[in-house]
Amino acid sequence: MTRTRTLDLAVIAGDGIGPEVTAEALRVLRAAVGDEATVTQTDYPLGATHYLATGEILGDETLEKLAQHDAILLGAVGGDPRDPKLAGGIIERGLLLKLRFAFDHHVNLRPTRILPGVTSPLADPGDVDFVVVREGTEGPYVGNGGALRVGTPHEIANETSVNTAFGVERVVRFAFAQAAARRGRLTLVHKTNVLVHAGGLWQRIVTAVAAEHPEVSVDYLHVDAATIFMVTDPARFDVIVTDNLFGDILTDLAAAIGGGIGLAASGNLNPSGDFPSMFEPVHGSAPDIAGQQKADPTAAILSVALLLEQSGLGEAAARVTRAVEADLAARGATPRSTAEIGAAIAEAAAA
Ligand SMILES: NC(=O)c1ccc[n+]([C@@H]2O[C@H](COP(=O)([O-])OP(=O)(O)OC[C@H]3O[C@@H](n4cnc5c(N)ncnc54)[C@H](O)[C@@H]3O)[C@@H](O)[C@H]2O)c1
Ligand SMILES: CC(C)[C@H](C(=O)O)[C@@H](O)C(=O)O
Ligand SMILES: [Mg+2]
Repeated sequence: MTRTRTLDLAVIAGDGIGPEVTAEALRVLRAAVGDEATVTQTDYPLGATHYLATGEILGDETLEKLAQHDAILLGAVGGDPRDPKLAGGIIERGLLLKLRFAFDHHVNLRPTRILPGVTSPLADPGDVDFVVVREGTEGPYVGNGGALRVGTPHEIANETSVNTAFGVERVVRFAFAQAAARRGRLTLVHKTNVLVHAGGLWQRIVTAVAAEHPEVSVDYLHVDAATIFMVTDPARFDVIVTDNLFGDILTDLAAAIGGGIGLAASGNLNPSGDFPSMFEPVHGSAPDIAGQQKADPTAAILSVALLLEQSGLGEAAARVTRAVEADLAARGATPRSTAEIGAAIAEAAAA
């Protein structure tokens, strides 16, 4: 077959288990793409380890280089939270969030399914298949705040959530389009009974956009109640749209009910294509199991499926998903190393 297209990847393997799971994700990606595209890869050695060794977090020059790629695959970044040199979320804010903000990743897409063979902590979860559309560039994540009288008994710490009509409307429109293409159900999750300014804006925009989508039924849940239903009746959800912080918390819960954080994938999307989208497992660098080949690479591999889908390589994406499903269905009690899982899935995904 002729290679009709190219896929130029930036890879940030990062810290902890990041390099271990990313190696397997790339192995699967290359196997699944086969001759359908020429894959090129540039590795960017960014993260806590790189920062401690060089002092670089993410310079403008590196950001400009990253912007030239078709897509970014990220493993995980972040070091030991007890290390004073990494205090203040210097890597999380200065690298991960900087990438999401600079590349306008306003849609953070996080799907959950309970696949056959996977043990959910829920006894009878039903047919669970939903996506969380988490806003990615606003909310309490913007770093809008400050502290007074730090370290005194009179300290005041502010962290102000920013919600713009522009930012909310574009992510809500994306979520409605997702719902229309799926089972036609959208749930707004917020806390409109307390966060009245932000909540009011989200609610009004959802109501306005709903008028353009009579085929989508709209529901609302306060975030605290949403955590109840995610455990007692997760099959009720199709598309959840929510703000940056609620989405962060809900998607770790979603990962847990979906069989574990080692299975949860995500895409930080720039739907306009002005900048590369970035794909990463929902999990972090897991310092507790790093370097031991104990990490499950499935979340990183499913993130590759999202990357391929969003890059127009839908058949390769489907091969990855099918290979993961087959691997999960066949998983026994015998533990396998990160590389063993990757190799098995790569073999099954080969084009
Ligand atoms: N996208 C990212 O890069 C990202 C996301 C979350 C956290 N972090 C950072 O990672 C570091 C550790 O954070 P944390 O401990 O809160 O969360 P974590 O997701 O790294 O780990 C939480 C728990 O899940 C387990 N776990 C995570 N991934 C796993 C996998 N693939 N297979 C098996 N078990 C897995 C870990 O061993 C740990 O017990 C921090 O520095 C944090 O800021 C980075
Ligand atoms: C590491 C952190 C900044 C990040 C977030 O809060 O978005 C992570 O928890 C995630 O879910 O991707
Ligand atoms: Mg998180």
